[in-house]
Amino acid sequence: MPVLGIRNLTKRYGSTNVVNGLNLSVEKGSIFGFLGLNGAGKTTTIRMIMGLTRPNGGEITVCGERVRFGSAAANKHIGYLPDVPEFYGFMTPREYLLLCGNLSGMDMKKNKKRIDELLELVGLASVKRKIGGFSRGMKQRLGIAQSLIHEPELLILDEPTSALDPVGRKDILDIIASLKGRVTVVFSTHILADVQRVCDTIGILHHGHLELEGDLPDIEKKFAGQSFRLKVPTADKMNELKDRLSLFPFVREVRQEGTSQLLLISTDSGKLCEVICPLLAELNIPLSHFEQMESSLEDVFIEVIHGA
Ligand SMILES: Nc1ncnc2c1ncn2[C@@H]1O[C@H](COP(=O)(O)OP(=O)(O)OP(=O)(O)O)[C@@H](O)[C@H]1O
Repeated sequence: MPVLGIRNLTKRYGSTNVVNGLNLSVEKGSIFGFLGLNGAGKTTTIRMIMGLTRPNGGEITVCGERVRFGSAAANKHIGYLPDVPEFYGFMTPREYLLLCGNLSGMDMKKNKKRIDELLELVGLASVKRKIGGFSRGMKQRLGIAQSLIHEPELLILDEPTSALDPVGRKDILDIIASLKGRVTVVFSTHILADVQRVCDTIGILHHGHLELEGDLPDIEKKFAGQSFRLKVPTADKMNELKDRLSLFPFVREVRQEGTSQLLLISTDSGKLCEVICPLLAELNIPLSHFEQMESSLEDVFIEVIHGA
């Protein structure tokens, strides 16, 4: 049984389908990167998982329990850090977490022990200052501690690194990586490097449905070796070269980079390598550079979004 199961989920605002027949399954123990451009529907999906937004159709289960709009019943399984978390600025982190623990009905002794562990986990154990003076990164770290207080099985982080500087981002990513095996994580973001650092499975959301889903290493392998960089010495015959390349059925995309360089995405690298030299000779274009590229998550993402 997946920790998070989503079937045929739909959400409309006016006549726009913001989430459009979304199916998703997140298995226990994984760190799932929920990727998508701004406006792809990530936050809307997360709010429906939390029972905060009413879907127009479909079904969500968390640890086998059906999520119902307006009901907090399934939320006992979930720790949630929203994209812009709010805290009481006049409290210290320990006071704040004590309050949260009390509100969630934990007994005092267990609560204090848990808070010590969580403050240690997020690197705030020695911080006595009030939250009002915290940096964004410190607030996000406190938010992670808060969302873990009731020992949830699923931790949902909505863009936890987007507004942070490189040091703050690294701190958050280190914390997420340290949670591997302890809690299942859904981590929404559009920062691909962050996903590559900590996630083992990903889903790419585009126009409200998943264009690609699977284990990150498998996806990288599947897309590997499909992109090529071609450089020629002058831009003179660039348009003709692009037109001719686009005619090959195994050339999926021809993208110009600067004046005399192309990025080619091919479905058959062998065939592309066979035709490239004869084509350049026919067009009387000298070759400066032709290279098969390692496929990065960025290439995969752009190809999936462009091909959608
Ligand atoms: N309450 C609302 N009323 C109308 N439209 C909405 C509402 N909430 C979200 N939308 C629209 O739904 C679309 C998806 O928004 P959502 O915030 O879910 O995307 P996202 O993937 O989280 O993007 P971002 O990375 O920018 O937060 C956007 O076009 C947004 O304008």
